[in-house]
Formats: sequence, C-alpha cells, structure tokens
Amino acid sequence: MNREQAQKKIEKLKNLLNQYSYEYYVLDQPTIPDSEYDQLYRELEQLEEQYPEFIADDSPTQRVGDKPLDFFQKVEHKVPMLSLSNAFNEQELKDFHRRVTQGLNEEVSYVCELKIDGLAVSLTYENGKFVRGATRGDGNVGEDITMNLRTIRSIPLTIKDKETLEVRGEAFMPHSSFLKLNEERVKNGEEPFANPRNAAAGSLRQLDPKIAAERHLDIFLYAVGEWENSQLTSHSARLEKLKELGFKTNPEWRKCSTIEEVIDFVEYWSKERPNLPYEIDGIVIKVDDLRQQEKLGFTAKSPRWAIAYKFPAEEAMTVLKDIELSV
Ligand SMILES: NC(=O)c1cc2c(=O)c3cc(F)ccc3oc2nc1N
Repeated sequence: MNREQAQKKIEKLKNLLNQYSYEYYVLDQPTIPDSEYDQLYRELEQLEEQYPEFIADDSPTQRVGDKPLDFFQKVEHKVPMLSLSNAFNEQELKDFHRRVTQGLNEEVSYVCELKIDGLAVSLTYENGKFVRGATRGDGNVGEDITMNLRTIRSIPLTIKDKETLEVRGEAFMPHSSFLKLNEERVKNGEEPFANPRNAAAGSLRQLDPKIAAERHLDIFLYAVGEWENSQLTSHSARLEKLKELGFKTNPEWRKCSTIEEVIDFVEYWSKERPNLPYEIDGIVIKVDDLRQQEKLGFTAKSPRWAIAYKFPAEEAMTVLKDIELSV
C-alpha cells in the first residue's frame, strides 16, 4: 500500500474504532466482538507506527498519554461551577416548589435526574474537538485534568457536529470497577478506598494518565456552562441534544409537571437505588425551562432553580457492604 492509501486506511480505521467505542462505552450496545475491535486496533497501531505523520489526536491510540505530569495547571471556569442546595425531606421539596412558583408566578415543569456520586468535571469542546477538561475546584478555578479525562472511553474526543461548548458532568467509578480496584489494593497491602467517590477523585488526581486509564472510570453529562449559538430553550432539550452529539447522559431522567410526580420519582429511586451499577446520593430536581431558570437566577453559591434531594448517607455504605459481602 502506498503513502496515500495508508493515510486513507488510517483515517478509516480511526473512525471505525471510534464508532465501535461509542457503541460499547456510551450506548452500552456493542455491535462487534472485543476480539474484532482488538484486531482493528492493532492494525491501526501498526499503520500509525509506520506513518506517524498521519496520527490524529482523536485516534483511539492517543487516549492514554505516555508521560506523567509534574503538576496540574489551574483552569478558570468562565461560567462558575456552583453547587446545589439540599433538601432532606418531602416538606423541604415542597418549600422549594413554593419558592419557585412564587418567584415565577407561572406554571413550571421540572426535570428529575439521578444524583451521581462522583466528581464534578467540566469538558470544553472547540469546533467539535475535546480540548480541555477540568475539576470543579472552588467553583471558579479548577485543575486541568484533560490527560486523565481523555482516558475515560465514554468521553468522545470529537463530537458529531463542530459545536463549541462547555459541558459539565459527574465522573464516577462503577461498583464493579470499585470492588475490583479495592480487591487489588488489599492484595497489594494498600489502603482500600472508602467509597467510589473517593476512588474516582483519587484516580482523576493521578499525575500519571496510565494509572487513571486503569481505573475504568465513566461519566454522565448533566449541565451546560456555555453553548455557542445554541437556540435550545429547555434543559430536557439540551440533554437530548447532548446525547445526539455523542455524549453519555444518564437515561433515567424524567420530566415532571407536578411536585407530586417529583416526589413519586424520589420515592421510586430511594427503593430502586441498590439495583444501580453505580453510586447515587440523591435526586436532582431542575426547572426545565431555561428562561424560567434565568428569571430565578442564583444565590452566591447555588442556583435557585435546582435542588438536590439527598438520600440518608449511611444507606449508601450498607448498599456497598451488601454487595461486598455477596461477592
Ligand atoms: N451529581 C449529579 O448527578 C448532578 C450534579 C449537578 C450539579 O452539581 C449542578 C450544579 C449547578 F450549579 C447547577 C446544576 C447542577 O446539576 C447537576 N445535575 C446532576 N445530575
């Protein structure tokens, strides 16, 4: 094969492997066996070795950097990454609803989402390419962990349109990865992680991306910082568009048009939680209409248009303990 054919073949293999990786890690619906993926991956590696000038930065072979960082750069969030205020019982949910309807003086509908118990991160894409990832930090300044986030296979290195946007989500460690990692650590005489959130945070704060890559982290995207030229008018439409673009969003979100529906959703998931393959510590309730969100605005540290209903903390540990005992 000549140079021109090699360049085309490298491009074709890269796109094919990225599509298969999207089906496996984002849709959880692989269409080819792992062995076929591995064979195509090896073919790409060999061609890239022969023609390094054709290696694309969104090639699957470029996900895991080979040199550790000495330190993390600081990153300023153009739109602050605030935190959610909490509700601990039904009455506090009703109080939230009353404040919202009084503040708006009009009908309101909500989006309810599972509150993933991981590490909040921001992902920036320019013309459809993943260019920077950062931790929340103090909300205004976070740490640049792009190298480590590139190792999360469910984070697309390029998205389906040449959009420029900054999205937020929760990086987390699924229960299966958490249990395997702790078994490893105990076997090596190391301290096991207390919970998946600490394990995810510890993994993303590694200066060596090869260690982060071994931790099999995952992510769900759930909010937007900035979105150039976006005409979308609701949070639910944004979640749908993010999914269309190739981002992994949590499938369990629901639109609720009354606070009773919100309470039903909370009650359902407080029972259903132990059957999830990842840790959640509550439910996030958000006003769906973006104009209404704008009208309600923010306090110094939290949006007035969202609240986190928190499940009682101790249960989270018993859930994991049960799983550990059953292993
Ligand atoms: N852990 C989560 O699963 C989760 C967290 C947040 C936030 O922290 C959050 C913070 C804001 F200032 C605004 C919206 C948010 O939406 C969120 N939505 C979620 N699903």
